[in-house]
Amino acid sequence: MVRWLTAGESHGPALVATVEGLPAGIRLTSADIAAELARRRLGHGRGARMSFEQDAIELLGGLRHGVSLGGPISVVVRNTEWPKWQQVMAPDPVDPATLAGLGRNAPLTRPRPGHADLAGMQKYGFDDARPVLERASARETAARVALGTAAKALLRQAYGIEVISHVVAIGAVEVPAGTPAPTSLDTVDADPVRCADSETSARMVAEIDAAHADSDTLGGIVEVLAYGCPPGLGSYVHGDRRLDARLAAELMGIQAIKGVEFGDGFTTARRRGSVAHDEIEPISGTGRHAVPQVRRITDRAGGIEGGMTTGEPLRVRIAMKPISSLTRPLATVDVTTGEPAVAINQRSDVCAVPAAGVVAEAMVALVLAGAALEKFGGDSVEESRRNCESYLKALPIH
Ligand SMILES: Cc1cc2nc3c(=O)[nH]c(=O)nc-3n(C[C@H](O)[C@H](O)[C@H](O)COP(=O)(O)O)c2cc1C
Ligand SMILES: C=C(O[C@@H]1CC(C(=O)O)=C[C@@H](OP(=O)(O)O)[C@H]1O)C(=O)O
Repeated sequence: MVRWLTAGESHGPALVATVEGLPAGIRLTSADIAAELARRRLGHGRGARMSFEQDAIELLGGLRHGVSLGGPISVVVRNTEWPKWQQVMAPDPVDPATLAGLGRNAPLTRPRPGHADLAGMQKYGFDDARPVLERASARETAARVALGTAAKALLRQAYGIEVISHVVAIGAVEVPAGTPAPTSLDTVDADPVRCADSETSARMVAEIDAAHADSDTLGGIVEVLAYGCPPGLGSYVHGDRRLDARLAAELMGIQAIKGVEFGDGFTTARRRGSVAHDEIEPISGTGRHAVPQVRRITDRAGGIEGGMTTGEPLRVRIAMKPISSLTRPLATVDVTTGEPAVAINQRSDVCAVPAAGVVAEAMVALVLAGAALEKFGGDSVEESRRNCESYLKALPIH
């Protein structure tokens, strides 16, 4: 079983993250994790914090000389903003007189509609939104991306699976239907909004600039693709073992994600059955394992049937709502007076859809790593790779 946990606040000293259940023999370095974290900072529309804060990482356990040992992998991502916050966010008690003189420590009493502020204050009994937003913040996704790097390395090295993402909509600007999906990250990561279609990308950038000029924010849609999945990851035998259910839960767990769609999802619901499914045909000759090969003629299901991978590319989309911290703040209530007020004006991203794609890749990779290890077992990359190879060789139809 692959499981993981993160801890840490947005302006605390650091985020920490641990993943357990990955095998020995994964080649992984601090530089690999730093590269993924740098990708998460990409994207036109990110706020000022992205430009002056670095993700300072240190691997604490689970690796030796760039190879995983089979135990928990643990990583710390230091917040380089910490010196400015060390009293306000100190884990240990601080002299109240010192805190009283700090502007940064002023209670945040005007909760933002759309953020976790108000429900979080009510739930945990705070009269200040600071303790809520510190943990609700998507700063935490840096920790998940760090762990996802290990999962991606396993998927690539043991099974030849590659997980990528690209932005398909920002606000109302969408990639035209029928545009081929990218097969690598080369062009996507070079693009300012991580969009594979350069003409649409230019319009997305203009849309973000227009929202920024209007003191507004934007959401959008990201597509995640996993290439090279063998058939049979996940299962139909129980709802909670269905791979689409597991993926949806982790993708919905990303801050601001409000919808998940597999394959053609909602469009399929409007089709007749005769044009809703992916018909199967044999391919002449034999595949790499000298067994008869089949393929789906279309890609409507997104590579999942019955809660299992079909062997076709996995394709899932996530919908991100617009950022709720606006420089033109929304109406709220001041919780100290009960009077109408405008929401707190936190420094913020205008659009973080490109970054959400990198986070979504990490979550998909962690879920797929768990599903692949359940299917193939193995305490080392090599053992799991062999088991996968032998399963594929023995398939009557592949
Ligand atoms: C990569 C990323 C960056 C985000 N940046 C911001 C931000 O700068 N300001 C903000 O208000 N919300 C931001 N969010 C969204 C909030 O974290 C999120 O809306 C909040 O935690 C409430 O959760 P909910 O939207 O799922 O209800 C970001 C989300 C992601 C995934
Ligand atoms: C720090 C990150 O994202 C933050 C996510 C976030 C939120 O409310 O989710 C709010 C902003 O933080 P702040 O209010 O401190 O500027 C973002 O910058 C990050 O992604 O590393």
